Amino acid sequence: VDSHVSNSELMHLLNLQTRIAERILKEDDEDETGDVQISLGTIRHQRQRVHQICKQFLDLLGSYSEQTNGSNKKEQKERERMIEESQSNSIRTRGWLGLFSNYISHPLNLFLMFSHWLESFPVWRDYLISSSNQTRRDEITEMLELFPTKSDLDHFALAVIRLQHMYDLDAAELASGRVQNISASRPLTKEECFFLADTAFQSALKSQFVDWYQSCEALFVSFHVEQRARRVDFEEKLEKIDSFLKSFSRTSTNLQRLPVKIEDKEDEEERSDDVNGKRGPEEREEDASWASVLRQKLPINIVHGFAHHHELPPSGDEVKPDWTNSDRTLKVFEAYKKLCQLREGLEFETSLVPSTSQEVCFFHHANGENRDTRQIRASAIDPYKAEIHSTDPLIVSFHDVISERVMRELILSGESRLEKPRSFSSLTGRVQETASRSGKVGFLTEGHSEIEQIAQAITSLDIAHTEPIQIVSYGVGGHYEPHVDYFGESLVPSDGDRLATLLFYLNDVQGGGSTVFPTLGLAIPPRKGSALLWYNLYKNGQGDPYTLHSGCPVLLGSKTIANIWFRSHGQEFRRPCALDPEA
Ligand SMILES: O=C(O)CCC(=O)C(=O)O
Ligand SMILES: [Fe+2]
Repeated sequence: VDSHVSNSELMHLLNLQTRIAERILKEDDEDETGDVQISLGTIRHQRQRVHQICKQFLDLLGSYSEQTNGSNKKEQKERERMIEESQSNSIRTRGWLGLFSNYISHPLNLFLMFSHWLESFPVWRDYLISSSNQTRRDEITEMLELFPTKSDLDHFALAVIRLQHMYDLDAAELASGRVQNISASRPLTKEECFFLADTAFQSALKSQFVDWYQSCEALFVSFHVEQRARRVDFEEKLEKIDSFLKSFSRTSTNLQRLPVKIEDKEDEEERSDDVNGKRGPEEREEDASWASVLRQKLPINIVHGFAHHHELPPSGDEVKPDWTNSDRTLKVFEAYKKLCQLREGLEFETSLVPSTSQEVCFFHHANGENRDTRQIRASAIDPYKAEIHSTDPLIVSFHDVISERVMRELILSGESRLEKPRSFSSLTGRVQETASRSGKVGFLTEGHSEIEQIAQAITSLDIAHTEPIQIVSYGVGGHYEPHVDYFGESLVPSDGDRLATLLFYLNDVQGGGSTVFPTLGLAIPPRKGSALLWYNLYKNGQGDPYTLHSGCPVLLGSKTIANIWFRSHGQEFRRPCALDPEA
């Protein structure tokens, strides 16, 4: 069987394996400095997958070397040498502590890594399967299940496009492998470049699409046939985007239904040819469900509205901005984007910001003056450094409130429970996965007494009336689009609505990842050990739509937070808290 494996083919396999191994960390990589950022959920998940793949690869190679006994001596020796070298490489690379987490903190690397795999592996897969016996074939088939698929690649490509869109990144810069002057493992190939152009196309992101195409063209050394074909393709797609955008703005009164996958919708083109734009009631009906179906599979919900579709206060409210319904979501999205960019040092001027936001720092003594001394001793970090961002609604940061050890414990206990997030969709009336957020979430059903104590101390609210602590872990590109945390009148559960949100930042994020309040013009950069508190409800218990907020996409690194939601029932005598000037 093995005489079919030529040395050069084996070499290729070994190279591939070595490259995979290079991406691998040893299993338990929590270092002594207490920085557990590198072992966060999504990251760990990817790494474990890579690790498993690599291990199986090594086993496979080992058995190849056994099987070659008896074949040509010289060839046999050469193979053994290569396998040995590859294994020692892999052991060495496993020792490169932090390498893998560092590697995937760059938004381009995962895309590049998966792209490489998808390109190189099929040749080997077919070969291995055709040249093996049944047992080996079963093993290989099992192994193949772990291997990256096209949807992995789509996922990471989309993350790149989302970042490009949100942070106005330059495609040429990205094509050279750089984000904020930090280089990925290599520049993009021409094919990868066009892949990203197509991803932008499918999300109807016209300017990103054009930007990519022009950058991709620069990768052709000279004008030749392929380039000409690409040009034609580009122009056709550009036309599709244009006609789609035109038909879209004609058929929709607001922009909530913007981007779609263009390619899948042949009939969409027919519709756009309907110059008169006349529609019977039936067609409208169809149009609406068509839009809702597309919204489900929408990769980037550019302006798709809020998680619960709450209306902002009616116009005429003099303190608050006065937006007409039709461009409200667009404006919110623009503010969201600009606020996210603040952290990256980009200039920001907005007329959306009401003058209520202010920043004041002071020391906040937990539980006012009435605390008893035992409690003070129990809490070494009292008084807390507080920073008021807004008084209406009340939004406050508390700095350095949580210790390294507690952060580590929270991250570790969250890790094993992380799942894809699901939110309530007012479109379907169900709790479901959604494109409006990415990352992973997990609930700590057994609680954590230390963080609960801290939470109670800084909020003066009753920790007995909270939801289980929620851990959220975002990798690069991970985000949460504008939404409100409260359920709202029609959906209030029996234990009351979400009175207050307390959000702990469990690690420092290299780039992006701010928590922003688009209608307040407020951006809070993530800061390890800090907590952000805000009240979601007016004093009459109704939801305050100005608490609309989002988690900006992580540009570099990763972001893990812990959320505690205080329910309104049981807090009757505790709110307003000591920070409220009207208390
Ligand atoms: O990630 C963030 O900064 C915000 C998270 C958030 O809003 C939520 O989990 O409800
Ligand atoms: Fe939220």
